[in-house]
Amino acid sequence: MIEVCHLAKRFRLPSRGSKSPAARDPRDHDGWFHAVRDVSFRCAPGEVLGLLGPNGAGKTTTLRMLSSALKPDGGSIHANGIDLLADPLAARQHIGFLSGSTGLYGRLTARENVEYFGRLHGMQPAHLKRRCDELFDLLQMHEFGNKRADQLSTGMKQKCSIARTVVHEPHIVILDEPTTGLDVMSAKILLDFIASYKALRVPLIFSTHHLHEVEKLCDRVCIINHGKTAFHGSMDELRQQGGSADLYDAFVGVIHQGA
Ligand SMILES: Nc1ncnc2c1ncn2[C@@H]1O[C@H](COP(=O)(O)OP(=O)(O)OP(=O)(O)O)[C@@H](O)[C@H]1O
Repeated sequence: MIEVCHLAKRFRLPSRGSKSPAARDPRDHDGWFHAVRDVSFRCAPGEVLGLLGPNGAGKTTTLRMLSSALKPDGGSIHANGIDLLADPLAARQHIGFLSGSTGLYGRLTARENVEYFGRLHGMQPAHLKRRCDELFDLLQMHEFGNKRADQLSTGMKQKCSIARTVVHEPHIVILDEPTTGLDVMSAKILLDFIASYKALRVPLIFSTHHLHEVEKLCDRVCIINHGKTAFHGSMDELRQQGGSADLYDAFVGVIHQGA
């Protein structure tokens, strides 16, 4: 179980004139930009949680705090009873985090990249080989396993980054826009891969702009708007609060309620 309560993060703004367009954002105060103001949600074992919100809402900033890449200014994050803000090392061990940037080593092959990250997590050679074989099967990566990362297509790089993220069998998986750049077939492989985490009873959180992915996979949804949780609950509750059985209309309804 991962529980996020009242998370907050602000960034120092460069000084600028009062006519700047960014000054109109309600999160802009006294030289600080409050990117995340009050975000709370939870994801239990066996659940997939979808993190939604308009561009700039604060999804990536929130996920970067969960992965310990960014230090929050307020709030708490607990994973399986561990206070991840007090113990960022535990966060790195427990959480597999896919960020927007691939972070692959161009001169290593796809397989070598995944193995390298497994070794960084202290995996023993036989275990690592089994795990890599399993991931290359699940994500259908064998075809390009021996290609250098700098020669991979966008979608191949994305699959490689995902394999790298989960090679050490993390207790919690967090994926920031995982289907970006994937073709229909590759996206299907990835969505099936995400769904498989329910059976493993590993909480999985992913951000996306694709509502059909949310409809297909998610047990729970968190919608962030202007850095605050605008909705957190089940798909049925979202339809109820958004005032429509159609997920797109319900999403728009929730965003308008908070505007
Ligand atoms: N280091 C930073 N310094 C200043 N502002 C930042 C910084 N990082 C993010 N922001 C701002 O915080 C807000 C939230 O950004 P974030 O990347 O979390 O949004 P998002 O919901 O992931 O958006 P998208 O859907 O477009 O990916 C944006 O207005 C962004 O410009």
